[in-house]
Amino acid sequence: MKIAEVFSSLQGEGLTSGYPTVFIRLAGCNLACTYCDTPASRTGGEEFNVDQLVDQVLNEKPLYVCITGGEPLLQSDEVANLAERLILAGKKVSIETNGTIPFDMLPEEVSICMDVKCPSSGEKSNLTLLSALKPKDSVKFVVGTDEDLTYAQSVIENYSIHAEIFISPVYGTDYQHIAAYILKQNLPARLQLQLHKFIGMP
Ligand SMILES: C[S@@+](CC[C@H](N)C(=O)[O-])C[C@H]1O[C@@H](n2cnc3c(N)ncnc32)[C@H](O)[C@@H]1O
Ligand SMILES: Nc1nc2[nH]cc(C(=O)O)c2c(=O)[nH]1
Ligand code: SF4
Ligand SMILES: [Mg+2]
Repeated sequence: MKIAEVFSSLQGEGLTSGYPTVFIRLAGCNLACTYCDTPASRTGGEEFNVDQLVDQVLNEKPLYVCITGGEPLLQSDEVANLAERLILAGKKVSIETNGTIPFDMLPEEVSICMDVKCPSSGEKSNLTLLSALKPKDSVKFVVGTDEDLTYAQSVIENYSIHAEIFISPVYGTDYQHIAAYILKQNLPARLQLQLHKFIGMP
């Protein structure tokens, strides 16, 4: 597998935000979001096999493991195998994916966080994948503009989503403006900020 980095930090996003977590950041991405905060991981990477990665993760203490990238599902067969091995070892596994690749090959126990790319990203997710999400999963709209907010609201209103919904401002944008929109529109969504960036952790 092409790996960009493996590191432990506090989970900065989503359902397990704040918990100590081991991150496996896979290299390679099929998109080029305007705001991407890990452009270096979109290419390159070092080759590791699943056994090596499992050993490395089991050497770390955190119960939670977050498989991310780059776009991890570009290596979906290996990711499914890796996740299965980590679950069998007692880890709680989540995955961050950009909503362009089906995730039905993943073990049932994996908590999927599917991004829905909004207009300012310059990219688009496959909204038909939303129907495959379950209550253990989550959807994340990363928003930076009013157009992104109205797009997120239209997707929320027009698609049946059975997962937790997060609205996550692009880092450094007007958090109060976005918070006020969520409140005014009474969206069935949770505002999240990238916690790790505020405490200076990776
Ligand atoms: C780097 S991506 C990797 C996983 C996958 N490629 C995706 O986009 O969901 C991890 C998460 O960080 C978010 N993200 C990237 N850059 C960001 C930024 N500048 N501000 C806020 N969130 C950002 C992405 O939207 C995604 O939810
Ligand atoms: N601390 C921390 N939490 C995260 N949650 C999702 C991340 C990601 O880049 O996918 C991330 C990250 O890069 N760092
Ligand atoms: S899909 Fe994720 S990793 Fe790829 S460019 Fe967008 S934010 Fe970055
Ligand atoms: Mg990150």
